[in-house]
Amino acid sequence: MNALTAASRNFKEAAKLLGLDSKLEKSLLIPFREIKVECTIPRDDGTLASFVGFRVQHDNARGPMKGGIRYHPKVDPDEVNALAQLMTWKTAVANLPYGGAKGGIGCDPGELTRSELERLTRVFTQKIHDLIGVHTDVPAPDMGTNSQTMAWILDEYSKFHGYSPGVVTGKPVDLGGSLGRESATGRGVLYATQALLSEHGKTISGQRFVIQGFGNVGSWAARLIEEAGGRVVAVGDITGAIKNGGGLDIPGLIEHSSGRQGVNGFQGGDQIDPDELLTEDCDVLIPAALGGVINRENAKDIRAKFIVEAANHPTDPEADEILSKKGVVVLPDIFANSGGVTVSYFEWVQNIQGFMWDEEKVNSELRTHMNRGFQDLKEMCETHGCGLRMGALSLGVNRVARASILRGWGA
Ligand SMILES: NC(=O)C1=CN([C@@H]2O[C@H](COP(=O)(O)OP(=O)(O)OC[C@H]3O[C@@H](n4cnc5c(N)ncnc54)[C@H](OP(=O)(O)O)[C@@H]3O)[C@@H](O)[C@H]2O)C=CC1
Ligand SMILES: O=C(O)CCC(=O)C(=O)O
Repeated sequence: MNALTAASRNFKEAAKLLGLDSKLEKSLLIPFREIKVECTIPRDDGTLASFVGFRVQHDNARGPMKGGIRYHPKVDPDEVNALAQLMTWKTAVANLPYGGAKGGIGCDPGELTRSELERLTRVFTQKIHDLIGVHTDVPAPDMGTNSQTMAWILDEYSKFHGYSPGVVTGKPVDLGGSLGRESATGRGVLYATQALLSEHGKTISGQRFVIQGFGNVGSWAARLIEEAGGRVVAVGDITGAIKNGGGLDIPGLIEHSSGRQGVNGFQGGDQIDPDELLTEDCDVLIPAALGGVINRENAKDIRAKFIVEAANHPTDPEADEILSKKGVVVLPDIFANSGGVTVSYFEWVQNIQGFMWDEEKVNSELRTHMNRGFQDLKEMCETHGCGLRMGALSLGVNRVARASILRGWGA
């Protein structure tokens, strides 16, 4: 199912649960602004290459819009729109003073050299600099982008507006980035998983985990889960998938997969078909790569008892129904991966205050936020007698609706 159709279908169900006025419902669904820009750069060999970049600013009722920028060949306007919408509900679930946005450029970052990526990022920033800002819209990394990408955006933006570290988060610590931001999404996934398992009388220790995606989020989640006593029995990325029932050596796998090598060829396990990774036997499945990977084709074959959505929209609504009938508990993306944007908020606060926190404070505030978010989510599920996805969505949508009404934008 198309990402936007899926996100809108879930939103409408939450709006119905909350009894939202139909005009407010419509205004919450339509994005505040959609930006599409052409980015042409010279390649290193002197030829020209053109790319299309997007930034969808979905909603700003609760504060400046916030969300990552993705570099991936499959970036398309509908998906960016869906991801921007999810950011609005996610920042509200985490109770951060932000709205939601998302951006992306349709490109394969693995095919571009570092200097080509820098030129592309700078051209994209030139085209959108008037529409982002510390108090309007604050980008961050997502798939295919990282702290270096944020450093280039910061530098290009600052040429037009003066030095502005708070215009992006997830930047290098040397440029005002926060300690703990790089690991934050994976760490938030750990805290969210601990909260969920504890509800079911379990701990991380002794559980078997399968993780799809071994980039920033997947590798940090794997590392922290292993440190907490979990057994990561299979991992996959674009290059392949690897399995070891006794538990993979995660530091070894991180070392092996660094650079552009990926997990393929790692000797500490058996290679498996990446298409079978999601249906491997395990206790907790963590999708941490693309959207839409759990769908009506494979949902019936999932063997995990719990799914913790580190990726954005990995499960489409048809799969949700199948999983719910099977008794699989799905912890939804807008809560499970909110550790990233939460520490982005801490970074932005530090930039505005001009005062840096130590990493212990960042991690302990993150744990407090994740635990509070889980309690809020549970209360919403109890109030509405619904599952975790509807609980999270109705929590987020309700907070945004209340802010919209208070600002005089709704009935
Ligand atoms: N970064 C953040 O702070 C946040 C990220 N997220 C979400 O988490 C997910 C991962 O993001 P992030 O870790 O930052 O991105 P990265 O680019 O760092 O890593 C993405 C990973 O997914 C793998 N991958 C790509 N395509 C496939 C595929 N078809 N099958 C299997 N694996 C694949 C990549 O493999 P390879 O490297 O070999 O290409 C890589 O291991 C995304 O959905 C993102 O939106 C959510 C919240 C915050
Ligand atoms: O850190 C941020 O601002 C946003 C991260 C992001 O894009 C996401 O949570 O999906």
